[in-house]
Parts: sequence; structure tokens; C-alpha cells
Amino acid sequence: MKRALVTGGNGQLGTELQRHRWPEGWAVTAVDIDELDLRDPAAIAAMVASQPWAAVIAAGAYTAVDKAENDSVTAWAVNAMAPAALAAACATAGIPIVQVSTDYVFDGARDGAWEVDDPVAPLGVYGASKLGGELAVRTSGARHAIVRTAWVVSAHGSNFVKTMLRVGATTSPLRVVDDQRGSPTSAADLAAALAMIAVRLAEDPAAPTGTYHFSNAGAVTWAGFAREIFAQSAARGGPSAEVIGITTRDYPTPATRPANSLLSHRAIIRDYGIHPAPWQAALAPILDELIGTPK
Ligand SMILES: NC(=O)C1=CN([C@@H]2O[C@H](COP(=O)(O)OP(=O)(O)OC[C@H]3O[C@@H](n4cnc5c(N)ncnc54)[C@H](OP(=O)(O)O)[C@@H]3O)[C@@H](O)[C@H]2O)C=CC1
Ligand SMILES: Cc1cn([C@H]2C[C@H](O)[C@@H](COP(=O)(O)OP(=O)(O)O[C@H]3O[C@@H](C)C(=O)[C@@H](O)[C@H]3O)O2)c(=O)[nH]c1=O
Ligand SMILES: [Mg+2]
Repeated sequence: MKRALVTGGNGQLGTELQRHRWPEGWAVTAVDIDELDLRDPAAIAAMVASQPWAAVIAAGAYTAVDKAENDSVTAWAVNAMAPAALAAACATAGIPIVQVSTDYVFDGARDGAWEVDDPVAPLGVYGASKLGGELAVRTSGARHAIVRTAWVVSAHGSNFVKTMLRVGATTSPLRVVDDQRGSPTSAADLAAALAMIAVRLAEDPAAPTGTYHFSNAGAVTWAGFAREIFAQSAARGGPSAEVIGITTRDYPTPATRPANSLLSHRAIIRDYGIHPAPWQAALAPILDELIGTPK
């Protein structure tokens, strides 16, 4: 049996990596802070050395974007130092690592989809610390794939879909920013892509390595995303609210978000043949799970 080690096991992605149907002969061990505190580099080294893992998927992260602005020490420990320790241990063990990163490494200051080798310029502590993690993995000597994703949603954990349904159940209209564009991503679809990449890296020494982007296909603003969430919710008899599009200026937050964080899929299609589904289609099973199937 080949076994993948997954950090951040209780998060959105960690949960979906555990639910994922891995290929025959594969299993996954997912750990979260109770089993492995990512602020503890010695514990990370010991965990990687404790078993003959076939691969590591680093899904654990400090994802509270606004809170990170005032907690940069923890954000850098979890998002940069932990990947450094994980990747160093993977290099020692001779196993591949799949590192998950973010659209927030880009400044979002131009139109079009970001390519994997476009210049990075994070606007906040979260994005900067995740970029630190990327650089550490890239220079670790471990065979790796760094997979940037964006706007991750699922039926569990904390995310934009659940926030909209919760707030929309009691409040309408809702004011949502309409000048930040990106690509929503189903944690389940992301898990399937990452599992495929991890298996290929573990089983094929010639498998492609480097930096990739995975999100669901299509572009939308947060306000447009909220409207589709409520349309699909209403079709299932769930909460619905009117959405008023506002500007970023009218919704001040501690951390600045990129105006355009659309990710190009060119590299992941070319190297792994992964063709992401449209984001609206990926949203449907999440609402099926949260509310029920359409009436
Ligand atoms: N969510 C999103 O929109 C996006 C996420 N990403 C990246 O994708 C990956 C997965 O994200 P997602 O699943 O959504 O994130 P979640 O926040 O749902 O999951 C992250 C997990 O890491 C855990 N964690 C935090 N600190 C520590 C620590 N010190 N030791 C051990 N575990 C810790 C969290 O625990 P706890 O909840 O208790 O803090 C949580 O279970 C991350 O690398 C993230 O940066 C990239 C783009 C978008
Ligand atoms: C709740 C709410 C949010 N917003 C805005 C704020 C923000 O610009 C946008 C989304 O809010 P969130 O707090 O969900 O977004 P945020 O936490 O920035 O989400 C990010 O998380 C990290 C981990 C990533 O890596 C990114 O890809 C991205 O998914 O919507 C409104 O305009 N109105 C509202 O009522
Ligand atoms: Mg958030």
C-alpha cells in the first residue's frame, strides 16, 4: 500500500483529500494540528521520517487573510517555515511534495489570466507568507509540484458559499464587492487534481514538476459568485438574497485583495491533461450537500 501524508487534514481541502477515491493500492493519512503542529519544524521532520510515505500533500495553512495582517509571525511560521521543513524532509526521504499555494501571490493589477511564470507581488501578509512557502519548496531539492488555487469552497469549513448562505438567510440585500475577479474552486475538484499529480510524481520519476494553477473554469466577481450561489440555493428551496454590487473602496478590509486573480490553466493542461470544470457546475454538488438536490 502506498500512503500519502496530508497536512491540514481538517480543512476544506484536507477533508476532500480524505473523501477522494484514491487509485487502487493508495491510501491517505491526514493530520491536523492535534497530530502535527505546523509551527514545530522538528515535529514536521519526525512525521515525514516516521513512515515510508509515498508523497506529501501540504494542504495545511494559515488562511485567515485579514487576521494575518496582525499575526505575521504565525502566518510566516505556518505558510513559509512549515513548507520549508516539510520539503527538506521530503528531499531527505527522496519523496515528492505537492505544495498548495494561492492566487494572492499576484497583485492582480492587470487583466487576463495569470500564467505560472508571471511576476508575483503579494499585496498582504497571507500572500507574502504563501510565496515564502513556494520559494522554500522550489529550492529544497525535493521533487515537487506547487499548485496555486483560488477562492476555494466546499460544504465544510469556512468559506464564501457558507458565509453567503448564513448571512443571506436573515439579511437582504447583501452588499458584495463587484470589482474583484477570480475563479472559484471546488475543494473536491482541487483534491482530485492534487491526488492525480501526487500519484504521478510518486509512481513516475519522469513526471513533470514545477508550478501549476488549478481553479474551476470561468471568471466572476465576488458579487456575481454570490448571485449564482443564491440562484442555485433558491432552486433547492434554500436561502436567497438580493446582491448589490459595490466597490472594494466601499468594503474596507485589513488586507488588500487582488483586483484580478484569474489563473491560467495552460500548464496543468499541458503537463497533466487536467481540464477544470466550469465553476457553476462545480458549485452544484456543494449546494446539493448543504441544502439538497433541486426541487
Ligand atoms: N481557502 C481558500 O480560498 C484558498 C486556499 N488556498 C490554499 O489551499 C490550501 C487549503 O486551503 P483550505 O483547505 O481552504 O484551508 P482551511 O483553512 O480550510 O484548512 C487549513 C487547515 O490547516 C490547519 N492549520 C492551521 N494552522 C495550523 C498549524 N499550526 N498546525 C497544523 N495545522 C494548522 C487549519 O486548522 P484551523 O482551522 O484549526 O486553523 C485547517 O484545518 C492552503 O494551503 C491554502 O493556503 C489557496 C487559495 C484559496
Ligand atoms: C462576507 C462578505 C465579503 N465580501 C468580500 C470581501 C472579499 O473581498 C470577498 C471574499 O471574502 P472572503 O473573506 O471569503 O475572501 P478571502 O478570505 O479573501 O478569500 C481568500 O482566501 C484565501 C485563503 C485565498 O487564498 C484566496 O484565494 C481567497 O479565497 O468578498 C463582501 O463584499 N461582502 C460580504 O458580505
Ligand atoms: Mg476567508
